[in-house]
Amino acid sequence: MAHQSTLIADNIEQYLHEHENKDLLRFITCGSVDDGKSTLIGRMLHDSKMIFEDQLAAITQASKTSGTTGDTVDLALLVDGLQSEREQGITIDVAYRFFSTDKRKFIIADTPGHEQYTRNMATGASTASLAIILIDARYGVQTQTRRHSFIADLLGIQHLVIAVNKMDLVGFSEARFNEIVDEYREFATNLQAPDIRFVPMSALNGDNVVNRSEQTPWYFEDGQRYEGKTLIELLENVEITRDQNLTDLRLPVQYVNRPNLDFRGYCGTLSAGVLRPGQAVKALPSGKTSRVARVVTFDGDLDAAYPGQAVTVTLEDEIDISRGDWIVSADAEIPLSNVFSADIVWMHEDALTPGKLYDIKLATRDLAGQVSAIEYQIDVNTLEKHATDALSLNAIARCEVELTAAIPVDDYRTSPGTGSFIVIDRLTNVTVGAGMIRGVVNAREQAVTTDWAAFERDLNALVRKHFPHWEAKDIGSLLGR
Ligand SMILES: Nc1nc2c(ncn2[C@@H]2O[C@H](COP(=O)(O)OP(=O)(O)OP(=O)(O)O)[C@@H](O)[C@H]2O)c(=O)[nH]1
Repeated sequence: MAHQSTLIADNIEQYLHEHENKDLLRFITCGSVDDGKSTLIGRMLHDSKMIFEDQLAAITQASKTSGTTGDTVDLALLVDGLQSEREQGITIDVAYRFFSTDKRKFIIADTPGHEQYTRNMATGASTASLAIILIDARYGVQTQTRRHSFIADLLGIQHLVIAVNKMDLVGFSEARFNEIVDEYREFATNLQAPDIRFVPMSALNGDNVVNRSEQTPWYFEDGQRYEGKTLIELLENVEITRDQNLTDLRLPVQYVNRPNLDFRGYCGTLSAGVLRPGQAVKALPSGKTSRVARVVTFDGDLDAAYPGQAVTVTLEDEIDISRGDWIVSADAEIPLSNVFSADIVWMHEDALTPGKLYDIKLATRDLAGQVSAIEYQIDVNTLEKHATDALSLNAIARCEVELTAAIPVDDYRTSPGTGSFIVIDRLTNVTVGAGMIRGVVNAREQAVTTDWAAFERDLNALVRKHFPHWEAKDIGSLLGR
């Protein structure tokens, strides 16, 4: 690979070490057909020298037969890998691609821009910290621009980079760029994303992608209106560590590890907050409190664990905690409810029907539930709200979700890991939707009543307490099955 680092040849150990310790930015690219998304990704890979020599030779050859760029190498061919896509000329799936610079590692979720691929975009956006929204300088802010921005915002992406592409076709005009920036800023008053940047570029010629362009001196000289950074500089410098919620401890328990009578550990991936030995915690939904004794990992005990880390926690007291429960700070005030409101992206051809029972997977908890009401559907193009009875594929709607048991309810914007869920069809086991919780609705009487006898409840509680590794479900959450 023609990577720029001379360390690869001189000191591979050192190179790998440096590489391992770079931080990682996950981002998504959004653009309409022909805005230049594939060309841009190809350009980033090419100019950051992450292309294998033989790949470059192959696309140079292919550019002559199936490219759209005349004599220059068509970098879009590098990413438009799928045969069917090349035939149709459009991007159809979510492809994840990797590249790195001296400062950072990057994973790009390359998603198709068409409306019928809204679910793909939502999937790609769900793990991204930043979205590049491509705009063709000739056309300015389009319906698709608004749709992509809205979906990125819905998924809680905090950093948006508006890449005004094809500046070569408008003579690198400062006035045209400003016009698009103003237009976008006006629209963005509807968005929650706190950090929005703009960059004028030409993916085809490489202006302001990795290398600074001489064609846009006004962008670099201004200093007031624009930061004057190339796209890669923006990606390298965007501050993402502060995006993490380090305040509200959330450890959804994945598994209770009880190898012998002397050890009872709760395993899970920390979804928010910082976990330390000695910390006062409580289990939810039971509300029972204790203190953290140890934070155990494969590599030894930790003094502190951070979001994304997989840990096993032991507590000073023996309290009943099972898979699906959360360990949170003892003074956290998290509402418990079986009803909440959420934005749902529907991902299946069979429409979502209110009243139908689905399996809901929320953090590590599986339970049954239904959409009890659709408050409104959002037209992803106009952002207007309208009433509907059912949600078809790719629809996005604010819904009221009713579960068969009360659970702690988190807001997606504060804690994405515990404030989101997926909807699973109970017969086919296929994921049919994804939801972001927006708020709690007061608990409601269960529509379905149970016929569990008292001794069955006692037995269930006993089994869950003494044999947590059997992972018996709480029968309270199985109502209606
Ligand atoms: N003049 C000019 N043409 C560009 C630029 N960027 C891309 N193009 C051209 O625009 C056309 C579309 O580019 P692609 O990269 O295939 O567009 P895309 O957005 O990936 O399109 P899909 O894969 O269909 O979604 C191609 O002919 C590119 O060569 C640019 O900065 N300037």
